[in-house]
Amino acid sequence: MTMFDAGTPQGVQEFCSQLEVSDHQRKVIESYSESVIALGIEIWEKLVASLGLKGDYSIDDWQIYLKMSKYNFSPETISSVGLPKHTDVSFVTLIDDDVAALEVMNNKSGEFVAVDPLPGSTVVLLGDFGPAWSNGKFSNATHRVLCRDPSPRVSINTFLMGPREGAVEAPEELVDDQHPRLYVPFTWEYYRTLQYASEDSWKPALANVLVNPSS
Ligand SMILES: O=C(O)CCC(=O)C(=O)O
Ligand SMILES: [Fe+2]
Repeated sequence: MTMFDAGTPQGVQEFCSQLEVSDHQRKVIESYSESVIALGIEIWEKLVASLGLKGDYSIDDWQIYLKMSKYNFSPETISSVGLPKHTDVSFVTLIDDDVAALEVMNNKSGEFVAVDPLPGSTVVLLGDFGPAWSNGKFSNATHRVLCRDPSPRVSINTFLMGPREGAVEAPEELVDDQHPRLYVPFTWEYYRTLQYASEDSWKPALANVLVNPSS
């Protein structure tokens, strides 16, 4: 597994230098990072528009991580868990993969639904900052990786994390007497620390950032 800061040209360069990639590979990584971030921005703008928001919610200053994972799936690993059920520490996650294994939970039934790779398409999931920032209007997507196909699998996850410096905080436009603020403002780094420090690090830490934990 390798992870790097894809939001700045320096982050991409450092990653390429560390891995000593060829010029061609460097170009592929640069071009992939640029396109996936452009797609992420487009999706973010659609999410903001879907809430009817008027303010400026540009994500130019956001932290963005890109993670590449290889799963050594084989006939011996069929039905084994590649990654346990979880939600992401992110606003939005974009996933490109090459072998069927990703499953997303239907929040109503609790059943997992296979989300198999489709050439030319990218999977988009909302992480824990979706519900926090939208004041409960968006849901986070519970997902897992399960070996269903006995072939080695590569997946690339791009995590739009949130403002590099500022807080993840529902805008005033989404808070009123009928819709009181549900989550305290937090930075993505604070939330990530909370998530990994918790007893079950696969369970969302959202319950620990509620304004009113008893409700
Ligand atoms: O490999 C995948 O498709 C998903 C990985 C994932 O859910 C994660 O890294 O958070
Ligand atoms: Fe995930």
